[in-house]
Amino acid sequence: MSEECLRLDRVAIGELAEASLDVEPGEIVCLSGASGSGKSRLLRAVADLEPHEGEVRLGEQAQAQTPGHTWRRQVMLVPAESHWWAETVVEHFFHEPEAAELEALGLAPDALAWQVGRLSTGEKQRLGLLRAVSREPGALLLDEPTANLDDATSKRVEAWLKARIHERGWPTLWVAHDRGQIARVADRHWRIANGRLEEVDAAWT
Ligand SMILES: Nc1ncnc2c1ncn2[C@@H]1O[C@H](COP(=O)(O)OP(=O)(O)OP(=O)(O)O)[C@@H](O)[C@H]1O
Repeated sequence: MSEECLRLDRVAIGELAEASLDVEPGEIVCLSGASGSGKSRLLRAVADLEPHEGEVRLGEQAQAQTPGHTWRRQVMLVPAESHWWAETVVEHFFHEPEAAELEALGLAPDALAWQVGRLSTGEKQRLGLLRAVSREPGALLLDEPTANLDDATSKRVEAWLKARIHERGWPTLWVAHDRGQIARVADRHWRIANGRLEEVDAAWT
């Protein structure tokens, strides 16, 4: 169970100016904004994948004082398109997930034994989420985690993610476009508009 807060202090990258935001343990903060407004870049900055101004902390740990690979092991980015390097799915897992987890995500019970080459885009996305979660990070950065999924599967994945995040206490930044999804999963909602990060009133959703 994580008890650490993810803090962004005046993070600036590209057109986005001084974004400050605290995400509490187990809290889901949805990030929205027009295409090209800088949502993915902000997540990449928080994951220390792009140089930026300002500071990011996970609890007492400062991004600037932590080697990139150690930081990213803790502050886990799940991009919309996951990267696969070995031949079979199972080779990418540090801890093998239980069958119930595959079922909860609508995946076949033998999906771990599959060749990566046969995976559909939506299967890759769900297995990419499962892989990230099974590494027990300290915080999650989700970039449109249901972008490639049909409505019913999206709702399944949302429910699974929400339950894991609340249970494990991961502070989570979740990029989403869909109002319905934001209303279902977000504890708070922020958006990027005109190069600024601002909180959206709960009445918006
Ligand atoms: N490494 C980079 N250097 C310079 N500009 C970049 C870099 N990466 C992305 N950009 C630009 O920064 C802007 C924001 O990109 P970003 O991918 O963060 O958008 P987004 O809000 O996630 O959009 P979408 O909803 O379409 O995914 C875009 O105009 C993009 O072309």
